[in-house]
Amino acid sequence: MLSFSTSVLMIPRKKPGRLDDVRSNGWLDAMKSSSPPSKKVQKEAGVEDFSDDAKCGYSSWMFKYPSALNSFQQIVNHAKNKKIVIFLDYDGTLSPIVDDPDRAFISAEMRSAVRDVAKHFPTAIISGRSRDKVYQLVGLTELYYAGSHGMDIMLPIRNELCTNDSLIKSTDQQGKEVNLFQPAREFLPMIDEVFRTLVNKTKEVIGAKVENHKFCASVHYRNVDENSWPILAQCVHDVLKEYPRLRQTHGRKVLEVRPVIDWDKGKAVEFFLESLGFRNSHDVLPIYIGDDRTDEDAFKVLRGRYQGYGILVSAIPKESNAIFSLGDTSEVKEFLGSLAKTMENQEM
Ligand SMILES: O=P(O)(O)OC[C@H]1O[C@H](O[C@H]2O[C@H](CO)[C@@H](O)[C@H](O)[C@H]2O)[C@H](O)[C@@H](O)[C@@H]1O
Repeated sequence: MLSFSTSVLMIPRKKPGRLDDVRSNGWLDAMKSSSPPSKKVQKEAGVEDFSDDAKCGYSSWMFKYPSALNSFQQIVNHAKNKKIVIFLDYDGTLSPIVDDPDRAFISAEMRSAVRDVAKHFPTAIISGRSRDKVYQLVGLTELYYAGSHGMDIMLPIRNELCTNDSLIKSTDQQGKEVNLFQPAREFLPMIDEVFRTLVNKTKEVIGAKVENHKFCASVHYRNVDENSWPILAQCVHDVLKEYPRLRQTHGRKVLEVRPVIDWDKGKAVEFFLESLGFRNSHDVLPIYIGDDRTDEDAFKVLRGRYQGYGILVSAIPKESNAIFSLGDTSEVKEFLGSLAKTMENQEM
């Protein structure tokens, strides 16, 4: 039986009031550093002509987080006699970062690489988007899906899980009976309300976009002029003052608004592993691939279990709890393709 419970996070609140709140509380600095350029953008801008110091920094970073492609054989050797479970983030991992979140499509080749890997290993997508949206984008019925940063998990019905009262029976897109685990369910009306308030309060900020992800909401500033970032951040900050049970975290050029519960992508990974029967198993090798700050929670969990590998997708050096790295989504595709091919060869 699953043994998961959620608790409320204790987050110290600053006194409300001053207009320069977002400058003093570090939001603006976090916003500025929130999304490194992709390899392609760096190349176009000529940033790849690194200085000797930068080159040296990059090589020492690669030494700390070696390429999962170069370390592929080591990963495969370690996986011998173990059950691999694959966890994948969506944006920046399966689809490249683009200006319009509604146009972040997965390529046919990437979809087929994910499909191939899922033929051999249980594979779950854990996204900040709503579960319905990420399912619609990925479009593969054979995967497990968790939306809203892991706060909305869909699982097939298994008898041993049915006794848990935190699971809700529902049906999937094909009408099959499934279980849902939604630790932030009570926040549904609140997120809906805050979403509408955020849309209204940010409507004057050109380029701002608010998304409703059911158990969390996102305020995008990728297309907002940098001079207007303080105004946008202040809008979000002011709205959140009215919602002490919601908190704000940073993603790639996006402010994420979510419930103050102790649940994140790391907890979702543990939940999936337990649901799949690997609670205390030494024979499981979870591999989590992600690019964002929210994925760090999952990398931390794998490090803490001394089990499996976190793989950070990044073209530039950044500190991480991951073990390995991949440069961009095309390297993710190559890695998944190699895993599937290795399994096919072994099965022949
Ligand atoms: O956990 P993820 O699946 O990585 O989702 C995180 C956020 O991804 C999306 O935003 C990011 O990708 C957009 C499309 O490339 C980009 O325009 C945006 O700047 C990025 O932050 C999604 O729209 C967010 O709601 C997710 O929270």
